Amino acid sequence: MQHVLHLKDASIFQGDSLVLSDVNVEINKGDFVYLIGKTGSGKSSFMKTLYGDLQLTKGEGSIVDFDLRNLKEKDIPFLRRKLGVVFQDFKLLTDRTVNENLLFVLKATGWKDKKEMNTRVEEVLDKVDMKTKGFKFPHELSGGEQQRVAIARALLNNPELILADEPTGNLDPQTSVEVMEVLRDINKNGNTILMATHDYALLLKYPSKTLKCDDNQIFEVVQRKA
Ligand SMILES: Nc1ncnc2c1ncn2[C@@H]1O[C@H](COP(=O)(O)OP(=O)(O)OP(=O)(O)O)[C@@H](O)[C@H]1O
Repeated sequence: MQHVLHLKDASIFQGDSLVLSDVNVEINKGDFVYLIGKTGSGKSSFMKTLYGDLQLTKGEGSIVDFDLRNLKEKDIPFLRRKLGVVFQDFKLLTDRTVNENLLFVLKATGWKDKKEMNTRVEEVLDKVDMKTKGFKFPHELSGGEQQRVAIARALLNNPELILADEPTGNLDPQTSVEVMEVLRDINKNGNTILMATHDYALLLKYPSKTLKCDDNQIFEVVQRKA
């Protein structure tokens, strides 16, 4: 099995306070993994550590071949290129269209050929069923459509791992299911996904490997079939 993420005896701190300790987590290529836990239990801190927003200061950690203990400021853009990150609040640029949002990311990550860039934008929009809406501004889209665009953006550079932090947190139940279907399709096509969520309804509907943050620890939850 090929690891895309491996943490061994890791501790995660916010300043001086310990958020998670003895973290031992492995995610393999092709997995779909949920991360659950109460507010304040450390899900976001865990995610931030993985995309280089929070330094790992204790234990071992590697993600898509980057060593989290020895991650330098200059490595972070390269790490982010191998990850696709999706947030609760979409984080689209409001002053430009969907196409321009995606082209902006391609440009920032070193793409040069205009034709190739346009083709890639079409491809990722197609994957989230938003191909006909590239000319729209974010405010002209529903929340679910904006999140699908954010997922398309995360896919642009063929990430080895997608980190989704509460991707359905701002969406109604029906729209959450639609966004979840998109994430599952992407997973079926080979993308590895780690998704932090509060949404137990989604977990029940789409059971998958689940990690839980509780009491400063992360452990795997064994799901029982009803
Ligand atoms: N920037 C920060 N500086 C100091 N402490 C922080 C910071 N961010 C979070 N914390 C603390 O770290 C702990 C874990 O918070 P974290 O945001 O990781 O939890 P969470 O499980 O993601 O919660 P939520 O579901 O509300 O996002 C909390 O006690 C929180 O107060």
